[in-house]
Amino acid sequence: MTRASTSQAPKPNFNRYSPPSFFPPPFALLPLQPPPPEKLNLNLMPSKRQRVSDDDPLTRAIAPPPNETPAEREIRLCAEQEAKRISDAIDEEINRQRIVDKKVPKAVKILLLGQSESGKSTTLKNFQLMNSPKAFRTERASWRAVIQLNVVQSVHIILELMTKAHAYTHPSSPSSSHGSSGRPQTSSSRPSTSSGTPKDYPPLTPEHLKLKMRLAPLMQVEEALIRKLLGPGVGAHALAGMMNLPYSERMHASPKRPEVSVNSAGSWKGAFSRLINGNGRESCESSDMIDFADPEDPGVVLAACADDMIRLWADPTVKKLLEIEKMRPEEMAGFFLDALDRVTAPRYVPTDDDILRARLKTLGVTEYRFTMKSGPLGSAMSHDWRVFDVGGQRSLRAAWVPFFDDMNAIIFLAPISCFDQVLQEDPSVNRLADSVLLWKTIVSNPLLKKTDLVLFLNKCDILRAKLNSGIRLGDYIVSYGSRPNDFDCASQYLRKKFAALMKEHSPERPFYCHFTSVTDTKSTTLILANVQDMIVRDNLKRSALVG
Ligand SMILES: Nc1nc2c(ncn2[C@@H]2O[C@H](COP(=O)(O)OP(=O)(O)OP(=O)(O)O)[C@@H](O)[C@H]2O)c(=O)[nH]1
Ligand SMILES: [Mg+2]
Repeated sequence: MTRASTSQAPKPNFNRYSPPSFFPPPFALLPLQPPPPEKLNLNLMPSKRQRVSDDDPLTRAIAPPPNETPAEREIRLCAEQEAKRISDAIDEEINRQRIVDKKVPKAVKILLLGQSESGKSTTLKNFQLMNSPKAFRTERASWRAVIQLNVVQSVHIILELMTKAHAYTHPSSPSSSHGSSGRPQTSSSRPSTSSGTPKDYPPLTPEHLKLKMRLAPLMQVEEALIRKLLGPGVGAHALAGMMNLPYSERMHASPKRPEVSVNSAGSWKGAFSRLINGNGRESCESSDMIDFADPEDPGVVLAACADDMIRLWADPTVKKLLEIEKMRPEEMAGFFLDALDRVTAPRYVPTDDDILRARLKTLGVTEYRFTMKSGPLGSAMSHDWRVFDVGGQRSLRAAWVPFFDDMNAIIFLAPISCFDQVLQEDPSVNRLADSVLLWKTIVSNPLLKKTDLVLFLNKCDILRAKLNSGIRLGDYIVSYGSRPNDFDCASQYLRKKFAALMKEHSPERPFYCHFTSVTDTKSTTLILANVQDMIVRDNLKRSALVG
């Protein structure tokens, strides 16, 4: 195209439609400098190139009308100028927005993953406690109800065990045909041994049977709490399923055992506040909202049964039965039997630690948002954070995938204390083996290639206690062999196993790993702050590479 033709033909305004800068517009290929004089075509005859250009339908479409008058030309040029002014203004706005977007970055998103009971919701509670302690504490009334349910269910597990023992030691006794507190048991549900040796069961005394009877009112408390948790729509069948179970199914995590769970998107917390106080004052501390004088408050029955529950938990026969059955309630989720005098006190209000120890299974997805006034490392990009908590049971894991392509980081929780436990949903699968396999799936998932992965080897407090009590890791993990059965050796061994999977399936990624006990808020706060710093640092690095 000659310079003459360039200056005469009105230039189409591509600006408005120019694609983003990483796709250069076609005219960017034109030389920025004028061509050297010897290459200028001063010929009046149109060149071959010009002819091609004139034949071009676009050039023809935007060319001025052949017999344009000077007045028409004036109007046309004015219109073109106006169009260009508008287009430039739009460009300017787009660029301004781009700069603003760069300054106010997207929220940083963290997804919590891991098998059921690995500690995801407990980690979320730590985030809440760190960033919105006031809001966290207004939920105390709701958590009080969950803790009461945890207490009642632990007691029922023991009562069921006593029923089982009594059925063996007194096969013809009428009381042996009933479950704890009058719960009916069919002959077919007559207990079978899972791990114990029933012939060694110590006999129950009449005092034990009286104790059982006195604890019968706890049945109603359990039912009332479950009903309230699950909401008004809970059917009698579902309720019966959660309550009328032989103890072994509760304790040994039978697939038939439906644990009380809530869809986190639901408003169970609100339901409990209303149950307890009914005054709807949402803004004040929920400890103020608990109507301790309400005769319907489950705390009334719990307080009345407190001494008997304490007696039950301290009873040597009960301890012996638990030992024979290899049952360790203290390692169970939602264990409060060591704090009965406190949590059954008439004016009990849960502490932060109690709330972290409370167990309520997650069904749906919980999103927690918070804003940090000054981000880690003084970075502006960390102002808005979102943490997602999902259900970890096998049947719920398919719901994780839609989150994968949009996360900055995943915190994967692997409870390393559970080497001697099986999955609740599939008793043929060892929990530690399930965690290892899940970790392998996550590290090798192509959708997560650019996502930071942080491994929490969790429940270290329980692992330490288990090993100290003489339970041998080598009895469950053959490759551990005869290494020392202490915490340092065991935890390092397991860390290496997880690290090796990362190295094998995603060698380019750094291995971020922490030993955690997420029920310990002090240490967890430090670790989470550290993780947040790491995520911000990695994101800054990435955006520097992209920019
Ligand atoms: N002692 C101890 N208990 C823990 C630890 N982490 C979690 N727990 C307890 O284990 C139970 C289960 O923890 P959750 O956070 O509810 O588990 P989750 O991963 O959310 O489980 P799902 O909702 O079923 O997927 C709760 O009672 C916690 O208090 C830990 O490090 N040490
Ligand atoms: Mg959960």
